[in-house]
Amino acid sequence: MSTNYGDYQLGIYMNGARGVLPDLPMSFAGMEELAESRMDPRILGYVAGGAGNEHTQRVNVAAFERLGIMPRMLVGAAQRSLGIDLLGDRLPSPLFFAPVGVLGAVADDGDLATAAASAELGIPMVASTLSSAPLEQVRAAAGETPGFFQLYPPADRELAENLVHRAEAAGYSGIVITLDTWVNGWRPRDLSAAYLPMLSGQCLANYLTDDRFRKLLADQGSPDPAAAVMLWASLFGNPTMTWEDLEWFRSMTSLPIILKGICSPEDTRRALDGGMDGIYCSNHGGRQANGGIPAIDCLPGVVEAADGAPVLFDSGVRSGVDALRALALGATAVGIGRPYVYGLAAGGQAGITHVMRSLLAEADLTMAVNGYPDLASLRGSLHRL
Ligand SMILES: Cc1cc2nc3c(=O)[nH]c(=O)nc-3n(C[C@H](O)[C@H](O)[C@H](O)COP(=O)(O)O)c2cc1C
Ligand SMILES: O=C(O)C(=O)c1ccccc1
Repeated sequence: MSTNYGDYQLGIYMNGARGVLPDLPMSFAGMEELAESRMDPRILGYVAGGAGNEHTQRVNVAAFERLGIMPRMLVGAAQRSLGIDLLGDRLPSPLFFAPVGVLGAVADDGDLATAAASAELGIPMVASTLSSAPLEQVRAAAGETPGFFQLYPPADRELAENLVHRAEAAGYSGIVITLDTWVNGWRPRDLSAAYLPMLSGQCLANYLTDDRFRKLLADQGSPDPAAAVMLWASLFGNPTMTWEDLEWFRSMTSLPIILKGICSPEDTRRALDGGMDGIYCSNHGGRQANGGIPAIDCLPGVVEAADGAPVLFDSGVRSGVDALRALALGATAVGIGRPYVYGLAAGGQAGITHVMRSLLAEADLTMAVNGYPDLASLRGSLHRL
């Protein structure tokens, strides 16, 4: 694929000149609406919903609108580079697929469709622990594009270590450990539907294919699907984890480790002092705790405390301009969450690639208009409105 991402725009206009209109929406709102019409209501509630009255989720998005990019003229930004270096990999763009645990419930083979889009676009996927295809298959479907494995560290250490070692053997470039979901947040939409996909046995492929999990299941004496779900529920959360466990994380793998769910400068320093390789600034899209701080407002403090270490960011990115705003604040790479899930629901793999290409085209064209030839030049370009 060309990395002149803005060319996606020209292709659409050229099609229009032949009377062919885009078959998928061109805006986040349009894609969300189409996805809503095509999704099972319970899955939709799970994907779209968040914690409490979803205030944090809304301000995550709204906070971006307070950040304006200063236009600079006559810079000669005829060619733009959106490429980045991330933990040893050179990537053509600064976007990545944030880990999403219900892709297989959104569409058949949703995890594999996302991995195939990752292969097609060269955009890394952070593969969730909670997938419908085992992590080895997800990795294989992503082809040459590097990717990360997201770990929800289970309470059973041997199971956690197995998952990490499987990810190493499968060829992932690093491990993202999510820290903000050792308990499920208070989610009124899911509670009203009394629905959590994993409790219906969905997205547990990594557990069901794991020797340690299978042994624990067999030891219980009744290895039926209901027992597997109960065992998963008993192991999923790891409430006793503390900063002391960074040593254990570090001992599990020589792959880079990135901690997801960090919002404060103090936690950033502590993670890096404890030998972690990167920080993933995120509030889980407002799904876990309401009454929070817009994630984008936490980013500058995290970037400063990271002192040059890679900082991944997600939560509320809805456009290519939002991605530029996060990059201008110092993010190394920007995670896309709900927008690609809606692309998957609306149009499968083609829906995902359309969403990602649209985001990249908007980012590229906005850099062209505003006179920023590369991502480094964006630093310091923001004005608070
Ligand atoms: C349906 C859904 C499932 C998710 N599952 C996971 C997961 O398995 N692991 C994880 O670390 N984060 C998970 N997340 C959080 C995302 O990685 C990301 O932080 C969030 O979607 C960012 O917010 P945004 O989509 O509003 O931009 C999930 C998010 C959604 C919407
Ligand atoms: O829905 C989520 O965002 C998520 O990551 C999760 C994972 C396990 C249990 C509950 C929520």
